[in-house]
Amino acid sequence: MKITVVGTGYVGLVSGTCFSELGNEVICVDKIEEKVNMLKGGDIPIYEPGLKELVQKNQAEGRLSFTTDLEDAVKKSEVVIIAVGTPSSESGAANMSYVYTVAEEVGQAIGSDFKVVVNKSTVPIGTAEEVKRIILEKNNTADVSVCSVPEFLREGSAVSDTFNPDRVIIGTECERARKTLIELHKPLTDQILLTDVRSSEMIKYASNAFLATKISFINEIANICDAYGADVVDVAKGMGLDDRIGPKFLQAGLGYGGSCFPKDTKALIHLAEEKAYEPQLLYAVKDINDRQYQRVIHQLNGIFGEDTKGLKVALLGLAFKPNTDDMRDAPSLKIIEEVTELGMEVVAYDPIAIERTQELIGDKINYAKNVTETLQDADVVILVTEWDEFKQLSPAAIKEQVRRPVVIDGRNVFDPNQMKEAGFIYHGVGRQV
Ligand SMILES: NC(=O)C1=CN([C@@H]2O[C@H](COP(=O)(O)OP(=O)(O)OC[C@H]3O[C@@H](n4cnc5c(N)ncnc54)[C@H](O)[C@@H]3O)[C@@H](O)[C@H]2O)C=CC1
Ligand SMILES: O=C(O)[C@H]1O[C@H](OP(=O)(O)OP(=O)(O)OC[C@H]2O[C@@H](n3ccc(=O)[nH]c3=O)[C@H](O)[C@@H]2O)[C@H](O)[C@@H](O)[C@@H]1O
Repeated sequence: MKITVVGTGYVGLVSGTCFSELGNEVICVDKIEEKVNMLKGGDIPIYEPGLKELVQKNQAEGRLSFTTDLEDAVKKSEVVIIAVGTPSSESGAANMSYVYTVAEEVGQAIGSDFKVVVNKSTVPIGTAEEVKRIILEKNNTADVSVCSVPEFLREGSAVSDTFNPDRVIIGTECERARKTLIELHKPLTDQILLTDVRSSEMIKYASNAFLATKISFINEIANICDAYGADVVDVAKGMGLDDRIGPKFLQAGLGYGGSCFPKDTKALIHLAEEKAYEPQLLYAVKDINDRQYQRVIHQLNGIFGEDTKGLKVALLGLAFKPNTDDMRDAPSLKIIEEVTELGMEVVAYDPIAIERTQELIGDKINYAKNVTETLQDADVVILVTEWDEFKQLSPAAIKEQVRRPVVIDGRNVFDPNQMKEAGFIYHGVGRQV
């Protein structure tokens, strides 16, 4: 099959490469020339395990190419996949300008042969209809079906998620398009749900909002555990043994970050409010998340009193989660903002996200080259991202470097008892020492 993928972010690049690996001819389009040149040269603009090798292999085998020329790519393709960003606008609604610009450009290029246009970006309910309207406004002879096939990959495991999806959702009202999209996705899974376009668009928002709800739920339970001397890790384990609940997404921490949960919960809230419905559960999910990082500040105040000025903070981890260099809505940024405002000095380390952080906040903090350098003479260690490298640290190794044995473990990585035995003041999230 001949496919154009518009947008070479996580979703466009990973899904385009995956469809190419399955034997399709894929042209990936991006408007940023620098990005396209980088990709043509076999380099990738994001950190994603396994992706670079796959891009290079498919390029070498001649099925995967990169261009800025959307018109030419669309003309050559039967399927056009839209995978551009839908970031939050100030109101919380999804900013649809990138998707609609692509719709206009596709409309100008589409000609009269039948084409399937697929929304893979996470978009408000009703978007496929609007994209079709825009395309037809540009070319009223276009023979086009606009469908919804939402993406469920996670950063850091995007390649394996794409090759082994739990399910593929195909939202379409057109039989011809349905056949084409089933054929395209069949090699990936038997678990294909066929539905109408609006339900498909909603499935994506509902799935992300549900996962965000699980996280805010366990964070709320952790905060109550703190007050009553229960241990949230055991609580989550005990809950997860019930098949109906399941063990996943019950890790208490500093709240969800990243490019999707924060923006998608806000967008769903906005969609509900637009129809005069007040989504009380989603308000609470967002509210708990907005506040969760502040527990670090309360713990600092609890340990050091109001006298935090000049304290040296060793910050372990910057990325919003391990195995990515993505800093979008990372809890580390909010923590840095507050602790520097309180006059503390921050030395931070992350295995791969330092460059991205520097682009965002420059020299507001100091950056270390490794863990040992980060810990040196620290008054307090704050663990923000649960990289494997940090999990392997022993209390003795930390104690050797720091000035004061104080650890605030924002991801419950360390064993509280070991920490206590080693003489640390230790605070996890909903954990008892
Ligand atoms: N990042 C993730 O893990 C996931 C993202 N999604 C959704 O997928 C969508 C894309 O997300 P990301 O890949 O993270 O986006 P991104 O923002 O990283 O990349 C989007 C790309 O589209 C390009 N672009 C924008 N307008 C264009 C145009 N007119 N022509 C050509 N290229 C254009 C940009 O230059 C950029 O390279 C969003 O709606 C997101 O919510 C869904 C599942 C997972
Ligand atoms: O729509 C999207 O973009 C994607 O959003 C998430 O993927 P991602 O943001 O890459 O990362 P997750 O692994 O889901 O983690 C999100 C955030 O939740 C936090 N989290 C996750 C799980 C948990 O138990 N506790 C917890 O605090 C992580 O630390 C991270 O900050 C979803 O998992 C994907 O299915 C979805 O496709």
